[in-house]
Amino acid sequence: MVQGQKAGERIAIIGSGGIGGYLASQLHAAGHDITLCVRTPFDKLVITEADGGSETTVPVRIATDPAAEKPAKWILVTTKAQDVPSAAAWLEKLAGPDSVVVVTQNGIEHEERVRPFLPAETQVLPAIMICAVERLAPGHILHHGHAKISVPQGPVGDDFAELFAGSAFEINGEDDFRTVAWGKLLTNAMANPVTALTVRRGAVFSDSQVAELARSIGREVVAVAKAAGAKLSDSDIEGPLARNAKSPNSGSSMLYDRLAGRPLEYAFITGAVVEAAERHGIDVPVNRTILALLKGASGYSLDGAN
Ligand SMILES: NC(=O)C1=CN([C@@H]2O[C@H](COP(=O)(O)OP(=O)(O)OC[C@H]3O[C@@H](n4cnc5c(N)ncnc54)[C@H](OP(=O)(O)O)[C@@H]3O)[C@@H](O)[C@H]2O)C=CC1
Ligand SMILES: CC(C)(CO)C(=O)C(=O)O
Repeated sequence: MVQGQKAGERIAIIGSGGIGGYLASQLHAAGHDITLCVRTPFDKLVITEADGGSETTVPVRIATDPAAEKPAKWILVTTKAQDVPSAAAWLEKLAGPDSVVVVTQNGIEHEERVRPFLPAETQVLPAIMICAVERLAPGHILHHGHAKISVPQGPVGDDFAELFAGSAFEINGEDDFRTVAWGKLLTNAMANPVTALTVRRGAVFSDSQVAELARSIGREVVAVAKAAGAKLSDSDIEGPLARNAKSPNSGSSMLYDRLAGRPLEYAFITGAVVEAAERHGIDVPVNRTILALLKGASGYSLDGAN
């Protein structure tokens, strides 16, 4: 095991799905002491690599009772964005004045989601994940590919990057984090709803009409992103579309929730675009339509009984 300069840090990860489980495995590989704060308990954390099929069991501590926890230096919030309020009891016990809370979720406005649950002195670091992972069962994560994280440039981001020395993750400190976050939202606003609503993986983007619908979504997101100060243009739409089509077996976090009948993260993906569009006086009819469909589908199983 190669250890980073900061090996041995105590890190608490709230949420043990695709992102939480994979981050736990890589931070463990970097030599840290990991506590996974879970909602649904399980016996062991197992990571399967889609490329090659290797399977690794990761020895992490699994915590189920917030009341039993002490403050941690690093706290990674890896729940779906709408589940942050339900994690308040974890944040209350884990976050102290010296803690850094890293919000590793999709969307924008990461700090606003956690700030109401934290002491004023606690620092918050937003993190954009380029990492495709799927929770197959509690504690069993399939890594489809990619391991990159973008954070705002600065000393806290540098400290965070050091944690990952010796892991598979590449951490980038961004001087224009707003553009990076909107760029990821552009990807998500196209990929997540289309896969969740069609109940298909990346292969669905090889259909030219589906790809054209995704472009219509994307053009609206770019218009809103520009009004919000992000440096995106319509030329940024084709890259993510092509990557989706080239990963026919990789889905999206929203598709996996749809398959399992769980609530969808629509308010923080398409909803975030529609809200920002309203603030800037931009009409986004395609995204408004998609938002209504996602709301209707959210939390319903596919067995036709509801
Ligand atoms: N999957 C992916 O490829 C990517 C996902 N993202 C983003 O990362 C975030 C996480 O996504 P993902 O990992 O896929 O989501 P998952 O649904 O796989 O995992 C979320 C986890 O959070 C847990 N959780 C929810 N509420 C609580 C709580 N109160 N206390 C403790 N645990 C809780 C869930 O528990 P339970 O097991 O009980 O459901 C689940 O294990 C999202 O914002 C997503 O958009 C970003 C890039 C890629
Ligand atoms: C990019 C993508 C679609 C896969 O990593 C993602 O961010 C998600 O599944 O939410």
